[in-house]
Amino acid sequence: MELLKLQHLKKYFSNHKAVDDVSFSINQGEIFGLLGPNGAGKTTLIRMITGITYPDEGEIFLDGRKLNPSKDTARIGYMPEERGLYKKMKVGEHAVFLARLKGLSKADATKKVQEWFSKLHMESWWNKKVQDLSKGMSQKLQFISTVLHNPSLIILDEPFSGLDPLNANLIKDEIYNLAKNGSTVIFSTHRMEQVEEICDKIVLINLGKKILDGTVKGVKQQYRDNHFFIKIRNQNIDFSDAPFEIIKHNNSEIIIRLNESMPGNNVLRYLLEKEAEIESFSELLPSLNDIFIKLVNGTNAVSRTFE
Ligand SMILES: Nc1ncnc2c1ncn2[C@@H]1O[C@H](COP(=O)(O)OP(=O)(O)OP(=O)(O)O)[C@@H](O)[C@H]1O
Repeated sequence: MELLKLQHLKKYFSNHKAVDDVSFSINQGEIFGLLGPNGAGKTTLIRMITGITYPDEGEIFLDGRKLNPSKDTARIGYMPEERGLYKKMKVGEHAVFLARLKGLSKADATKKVQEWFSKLHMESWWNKKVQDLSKGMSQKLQFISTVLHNPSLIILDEPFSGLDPLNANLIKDEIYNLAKNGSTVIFSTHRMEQVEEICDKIVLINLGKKILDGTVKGVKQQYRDNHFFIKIRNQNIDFSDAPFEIIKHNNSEIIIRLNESMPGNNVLRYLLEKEAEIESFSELLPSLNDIFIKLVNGTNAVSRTFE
């Protein structure tokens, strides 16, 4: 079921097209990656989806109805990259305060905050001051405040920045749980390996335009470039007459590229004739990072920060 649909969205800043005719839709329960280099237009898109700004042209639909920012913001949880917290407040009190802004009663807000503090191992921080939180801990507090009112749509901008691997995993598991329980998650990041791991679908924005969308698997298949990985047990084989290109050869591990017309079976036949003891033979699909660099490079994108 489609939860969010963007139709021909445009946003201009004077004569600069920050978002230039972008359309895509996201289904309920999906974890969706909104990707693009710095200045691509991601934040501008998110700000329109969350009702912070209005599109100059185009429409946004939430659950099949036109987005109504004053009503729908309660159904959306947004964790922006730049976050403001009241430093002098106590951590628990602050979380309850933010939950009450989302319309929860004091009793409900307190109960929910307690539940989430327990899930993210933050109980001992309840009475400490916000100013004493580390970057990672304030990130966890922001995450809790974003998801605590059970929004249908959760938008997370670089949610793992500042988190150590253990805390990043804690948050990752909660993102999976939220999606499993029906929330839709839009995830904006430059960290491609996280996108490959977490997202079902992606959209790549560059210079305000959508240049790619699809499932992570589908996109990787679409950009497959006939690279294969081979592992053999015996190491002293001469490959000088190989009918394929050797990209990298490191003892028992070899990366090759086949030309379009050559079936993988021919490689196996060649290896067997050479009496190679094959341990592994598998296709190497390009990483999202490779794909995005290929698509974005040379397009005058403001700067490149894919990692
Ligand atoms: N309020 C504004 N006034 C003028 N120009 C703006 C404004 N907000 C954004 N822009 C411009 O619109 C373009 C898209 O910016 P946006 O912040 O949406 O990019 P982004 O993809 O979120 O980048 P980043 O990954 O660096 O956060 C940029 O060229 C930016 O300079």
